[in-house]
Amino acid sequence: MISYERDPQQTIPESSVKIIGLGGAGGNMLDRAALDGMTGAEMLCVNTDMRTLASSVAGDKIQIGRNLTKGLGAGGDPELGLKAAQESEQEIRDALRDRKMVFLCVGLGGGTGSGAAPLICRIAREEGAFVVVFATMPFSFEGARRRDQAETALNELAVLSNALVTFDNGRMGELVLAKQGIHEAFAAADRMISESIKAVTRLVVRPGLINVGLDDLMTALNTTRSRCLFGSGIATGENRSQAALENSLTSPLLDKGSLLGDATTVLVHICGGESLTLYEVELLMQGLAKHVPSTAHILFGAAVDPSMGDSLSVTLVSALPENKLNPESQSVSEQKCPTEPVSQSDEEKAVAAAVAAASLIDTSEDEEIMEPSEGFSPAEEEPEAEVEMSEDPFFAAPIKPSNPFAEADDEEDYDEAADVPVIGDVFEKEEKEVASVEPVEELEPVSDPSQETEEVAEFEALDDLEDLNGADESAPQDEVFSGMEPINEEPISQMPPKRPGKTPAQPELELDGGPKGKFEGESPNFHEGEDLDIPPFLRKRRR
Ligand SMILES: Nc1nc2c(ncn2[C@@H]2O[C@H](COP(=O)(O)OP(=O)(O)OP(=O)(O)O)[C@@H](O)[C@H]2O)c(=O)[nH]1
Repeated sequence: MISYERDPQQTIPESSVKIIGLGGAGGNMLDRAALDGMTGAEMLCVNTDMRTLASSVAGDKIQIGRNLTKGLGAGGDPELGLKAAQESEQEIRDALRDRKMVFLCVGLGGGTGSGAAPLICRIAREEGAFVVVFATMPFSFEGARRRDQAETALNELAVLSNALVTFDNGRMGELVLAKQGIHEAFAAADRMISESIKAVTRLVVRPGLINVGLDDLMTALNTTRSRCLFGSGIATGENRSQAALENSLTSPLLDKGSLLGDATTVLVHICGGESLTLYEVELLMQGLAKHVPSTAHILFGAAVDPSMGDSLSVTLVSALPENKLNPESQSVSEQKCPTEPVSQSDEEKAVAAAVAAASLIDTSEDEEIMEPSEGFSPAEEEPEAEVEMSEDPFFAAPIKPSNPFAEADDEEDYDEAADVPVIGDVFEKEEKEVASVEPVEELEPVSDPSQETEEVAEFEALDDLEDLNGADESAPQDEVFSGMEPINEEPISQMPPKRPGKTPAQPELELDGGPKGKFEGESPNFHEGEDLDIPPFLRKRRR
């Protein structure tokens, strides 16, 4: 039996949340969040580079190390980045005073971000904020120096922050088309990070029917030696609750939800417009039950927000102890996946019928954890429901070793949700329209590693990545990276699994009406002695 807590929690006022974009990459992430309509938090851009700072849309800006770098960047040197932050420490402290929650967005590997992030994190903690760091790690082809600098900073942040959410750049390739350039990959990462910041802010800021508080978030994120799992999805239309759940799970960055199979605590937050129904919440929770252990501690929150309109969003936050992490699970081609997709129509029908019968379902039979399946193909998991978007983030990182999971002693029975018959205005609105939808972006790998190595020299030549700092999605792509194509352009995740042994013979295509199919009886169409109306495979066989 899955059970979850419904105790009201303390949320925090909007003015207490600050989002910091640090360095060139952090500034771009922040701009993306602002352009995506991020509300509920103040935005602060921090950089050594005056030119980049000037172009930021953030309301507050701090130029660090004015005397030291004279308005230029830190040139890829973290020591310079640190000294710049030290020079401007008082200004940073003043900007973070009395903030309850700080999100620090940074791209690690360069000078400003890697050098200044640990100090800014420490200042925010000293000022009493709960600090969540969203950090990207450099691409492998950016070279060992940047990787080392990033890892040093990451280790410091793991100790200093409350929660550290890292974005594996290697996985960014799965978010953009093979022929797209590096700017597209960064833009895709920025969109995902923006999406996750919005979702977490929504969790703790927006008052809900069933609130999720900072303490819940900490419980979900903080555990000894663990990695943070994060997913969010949004959908509209008839099956929006299942589709939103699938969106949050089916992202390649969430390993198809398989990593949730070992989670001990999962925070779930559902948000919808006034038409959000208990029925939808019920369906979504039942779908989720297939991906988490029956013993998992589910922290549940729900909010009705009229601005959501017909959309329903779900946010999943969890932490997975490192000893449960299989390094192989980081490899897209060897993911563990549920054998049964959430969207399986029989399952949906069964659940819908049961809910329609107005009896709350004991989910115990549905709680088995899906076994990993080597033969899984994401194509099979494509939701039948029309969905609005699929930018679902997954992040993984070590978390500061504190606050072990809370015990689930005071859990309430899931079935008690039956006491709350309606969320919003439920059954009157059952004549649901299939809302207009946007197509799901096609995911393809960005590059082939062997080709990436050929790009290294050219990428290094960019050194301080000045071009990237000013990355504009509409700008022409950098020639250097536009040639990064995999040998096989088929998405890795859609490739059939390799299986040992002989491939079974393929049945022969039958043509109606004889070897020429529908052209049978027509006057022959000869070219160099061959009748082109006969399919090539038959022509070859005849030779
Ligand atoms: N997500 C994202 N990552 C980026 C972007 N630009 C660069 N990066 C990554 O972030 C790392 C650090 O780059 P920047 O943020 O430009 O560097 P910086 O911290 O400002 O440091 P300096 O340029 O040396 O002052 C790079 O090595 C890239 O891996 C971007 O626009 N978005």
